[in-house]
Amino acid sequence: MRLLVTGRDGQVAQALLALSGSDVDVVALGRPTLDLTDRASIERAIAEHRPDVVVNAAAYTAVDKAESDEAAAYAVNAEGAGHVAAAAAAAGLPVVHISTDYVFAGDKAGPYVESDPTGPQGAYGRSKLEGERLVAEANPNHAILRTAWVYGPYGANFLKTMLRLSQTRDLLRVVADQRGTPTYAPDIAEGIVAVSRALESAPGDASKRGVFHMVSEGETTWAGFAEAIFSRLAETSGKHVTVEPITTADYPTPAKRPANSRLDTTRFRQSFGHSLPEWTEGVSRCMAALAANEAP
Ligand SMILES: NC(=O)C1=CN([C@@H]2O[C@H](COP(=O)(O)OP(=O)(O)OC[C@H]3O[C@@H](n4cnc5c(N)ncnc54)[C@H](O)[C@@H]3O)[C@@H](O)[C@H]2O)C=CC1
Repeated sequence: MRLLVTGRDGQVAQALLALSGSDVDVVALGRPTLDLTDRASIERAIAEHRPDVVVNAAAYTAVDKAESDEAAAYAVNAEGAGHVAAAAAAAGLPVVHISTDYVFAGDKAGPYVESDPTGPQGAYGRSKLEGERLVAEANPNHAILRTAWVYGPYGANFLKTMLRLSQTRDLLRVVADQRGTPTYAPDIAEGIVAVSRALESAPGDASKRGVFHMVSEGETTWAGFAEAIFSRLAETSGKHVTVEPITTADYPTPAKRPANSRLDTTRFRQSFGHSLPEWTEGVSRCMAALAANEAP
């Protein structure tokens, strides 16, 4: 099976590339070769590489910047996602599209299921929600995977920021009133491969089409995530960092974040017979990979 993946240098795209081998062949392309805002560039890439499934892992992911740059976020996350889905549909191919917990308002008491009403709190979430709509409209043969709190050995993310700050600080103040699930990019990549196989092998199976919540198992807060990182750091390096829990109000950002980002993964697990490991396992594996210098 060959996957054509957009957004080559992203966390998820890099994790997919790392899986490329004998049973899955991953071609990842980024700008300028493949630009989401240029549908012809996507069509050319499909014609050249002849994938079995197209995976849209590219996105405008600067959540705060999107507040003052909504048109750019919309061009990539909404219209661009629609172009990827339409180009795949024109070639008769399924599309796997990655979306986000930020499509929700975050005011539900429990974990969100796929059919819960959306209510994005900011420009990024609005652009991603519109992307979901345009993908579904352009290509009925789609799986939209909403994930959350992505981190991994590649690219910039919360875990790497915490490790960087730990080099100069013994105490860090971290938000403790947003709940969600840190999700390890290599686990997302495995999930995408499982979904891609299912789309390829079960054409027309409606139970494997539509929107799915795909995050690691378990839940925590950003402060809990930081504590897990620092407890492993203490084990391996002896360095101790204290996490001081703060509230969202103590740490103002241009974009409002959902207080509850928890996603119920039942539909994903039942439809694909696949689940992502506990979030704490990903933290250990990521830190081991970084320590072994497996990634930049
Ligand atoms: N990072 C996170 O915490 C979360 C990410 N997601 C979603 O997961 C997916 C993957 O995210 P990450 O790998 O973390 O993102 P990332 O920011 O690491 O990578 C995104 C890639 O898309 C590329 N890109 C941006 N505009 C483009 C365009 N016009 N054409 C082609 N490529 C373009 C960027 O250059 C970058 O390489 C995205 O759909 C994102 O919205 C969902 C929930 C949380």
